[in-house]
Amino acid sequence: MKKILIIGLGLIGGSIALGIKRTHPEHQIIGYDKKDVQNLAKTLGIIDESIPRLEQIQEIDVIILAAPIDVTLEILGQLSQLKLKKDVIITDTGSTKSRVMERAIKVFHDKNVKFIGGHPMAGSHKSGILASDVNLFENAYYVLTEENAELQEILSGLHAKFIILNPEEHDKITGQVSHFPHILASSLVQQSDDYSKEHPLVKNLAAGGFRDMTRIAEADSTMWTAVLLSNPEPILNRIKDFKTQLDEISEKISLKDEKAIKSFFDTGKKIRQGMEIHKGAIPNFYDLFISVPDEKGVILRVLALLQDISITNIKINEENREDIHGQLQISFKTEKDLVRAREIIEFATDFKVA
Ligand SMILES: NC(=O)C1=CN([C@@H]2O[C@H](COP(=O)(O)OP(=O)(O)OC[C@H]3O[C@@H](n4cnc5c(N)ncnc54)[C@H](O)[C@@H]3O)[C@@H](O)[C@H]2O)C=CC1
Ligand SMILES: O=C(O)C(=O)Cc1ccc(O)cc1
Repeated sequence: MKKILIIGLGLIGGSIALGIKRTHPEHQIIGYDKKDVQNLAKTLGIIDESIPRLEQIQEIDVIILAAPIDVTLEILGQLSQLKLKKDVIITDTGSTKSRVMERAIKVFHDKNVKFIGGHPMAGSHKSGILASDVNLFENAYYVLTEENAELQEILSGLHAKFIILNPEEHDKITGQVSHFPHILASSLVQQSDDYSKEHPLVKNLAAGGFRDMTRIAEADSTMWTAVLLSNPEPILNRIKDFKTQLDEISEKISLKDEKAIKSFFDTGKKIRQGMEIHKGAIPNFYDLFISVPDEKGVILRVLALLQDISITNIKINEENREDIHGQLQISFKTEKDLVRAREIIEFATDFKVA
């Protein structure tokens, strides 16, 4: 039995706790967060115990930091002042790694601490303990700054794929494919909002493409502020590069260069189709969108048709125009389930699916 302390019991801390317990029910999970969050986590059975303050942790074998990056940086300093168990393993989950590693090396250099930077490459725009999910990291990459058999075994119940990366490379990559997209998503909704003042129908006509591009604009602002402030160089570099990309496509449009515009879209399509996200490496987003008529019992009918398939989430996307069908968004764990569900709905109904 190991004693594992999780600091920050939100989406990531809660999901990691559930994942550890799945394979290692013998480990004791101790949580530290605000009092009400700790109480909720305990009531939900996500943690076994909590501690009122960050002290008397000399019995703890593994400490997992799952708080926003700025808080993580501060807590590393606090931990270094405390009496810790000899050879304690400390890891974090922050979305950026260079600043965290610099701080950890600085504060623990003369201590018997094994610090391993970590970043599970899955999550959601949702936050907080209530959003935790034992399957959140299923098949997702989990970046570690170095191999550590003990830590990887403790986290084996997350069913993630560990990958070793140095902090600088990690921050450049995630700057491109995670941090920068969050900036784009938020910019896009704000640009649309400004434009809707002149053109009020903008918000009504936003369709699936807009929704897919902007889901992450709903992510937590505290967390993302800390992410951007801890990875400024790579992100500013990506913004600069993107401005050039926009200038290039602007030029093609101005020149009415049909061939170049078509090639622009063909290239993007081909690249995306070759990416792992397209092959189903990223969990949680096997979504089927079904246009259903506004009729009594229609949702139950769809669910009855899909009763043999494991559904992870159901959302009813309300439409505000009476003449249009509502959209049922059903999420599946695997691409196979999604394909089967689509076949069943298409065979048994005349509802449009996408
Ligand atoms: N949200 C996501 O999709 C992902 C987030 N991450 C990283 O994981 C970390 C946690 O993110 P989430 O779980 O999404 O955030 P969250 O907002 O769901 O949870 C953070 C928790 O930390 C707690 N907290 C804040 N200050 C604290 C303090 N001084 N002491 C103890 N607890 C404190 C908050 O009360 C909250 O419960 C962040 O560093 C983030 O960059 C990593 C992968 C995915
Ligand atoms: O919501 C999404 O799709 C995400 O992109 C989740 C996410 C957020 C932050 C990370 O550091 C890693 C993954």
